[in-house]
Amino acid sequence: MRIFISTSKYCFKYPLENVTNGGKTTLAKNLQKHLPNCSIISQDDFFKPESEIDIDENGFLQYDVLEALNMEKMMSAISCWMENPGHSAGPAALESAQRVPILIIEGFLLFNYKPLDTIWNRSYFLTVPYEECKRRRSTRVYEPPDPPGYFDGHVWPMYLKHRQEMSTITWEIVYLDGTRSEEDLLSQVYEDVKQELEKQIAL
Ligand SMILES: Nc1ncnc2c1ncn2[C@@H]1O[C@H](COP(=O)(O)OP(=O)(O)OP(=O)(O)O)[C@@H](O)[C@H]1O
Ligand SMILES: NC(=O)c1ccc[n+]([C@@H]2O[C@H](CO)[C@@H](O)[C@H]2O)c1
Repeated sequence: MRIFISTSKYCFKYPLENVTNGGKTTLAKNLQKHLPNCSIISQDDFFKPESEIDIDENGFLQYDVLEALNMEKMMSAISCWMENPGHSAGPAALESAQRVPILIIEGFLLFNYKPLDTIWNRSYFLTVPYEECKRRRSTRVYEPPDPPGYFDGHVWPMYLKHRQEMSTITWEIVYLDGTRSEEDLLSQVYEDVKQELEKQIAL
């Protein structure tokens, strides 16, 4: 997850990322309930249609790679928000930290996409161990649904590859333990965002 707090002076953007089923959508929505002028852009809304997804030699659709996503379209959505951040924030609203527009970008492949590198206030990465991730994934139904062997044959290996690529990142990422309760995760990130907001407002 990445969070971006916005407008020319007060710009707050927060990316939130994790392994699949780490709980980023849940956390982003919980945060939105507590941040009065907060928008969310979800990377999952930018998957290409199935007909454009590559298939590997095992017959697995290659969904867990950047090429499966229309990232240009996602960048346009981010630019659009930045040009007109939040919906109700006029100049007076910016005097109150409560009304500062905030953008959360949540996705499973954000940190190795170069055009997104520079624009964030805070970056978060939710981690969940293999067994728990596999268990949570087995309770979900995607469209198309995961075929047998998909988690071990595609999803997890792609996640490990992505984590490997992240080892070259130089900016700070806050790692969050995705096995903690929803409430614990919310309160940790909410406090962090509040502090960042206060810092920015004081500048
Ligand atoms: N803190 C938590 N503890 C236990 N289960 C959780 C927690 N947060 C989310 N979940 C559960 O894990 C599953 C995935 O949650 P969520 O959709 O938020 O994850 P995601 O990372 O956005 O998944 P996706 O890979 O589909 O993008 C859901 O069934 C959700 O109820
Ligand atoms: N949203 C989709 O079109 C789609 C289709 C098939 C699989 N997925 C999965 O979504 C996860 C990210 O949230 C990835 O692990 C994809 O495998 C999404």
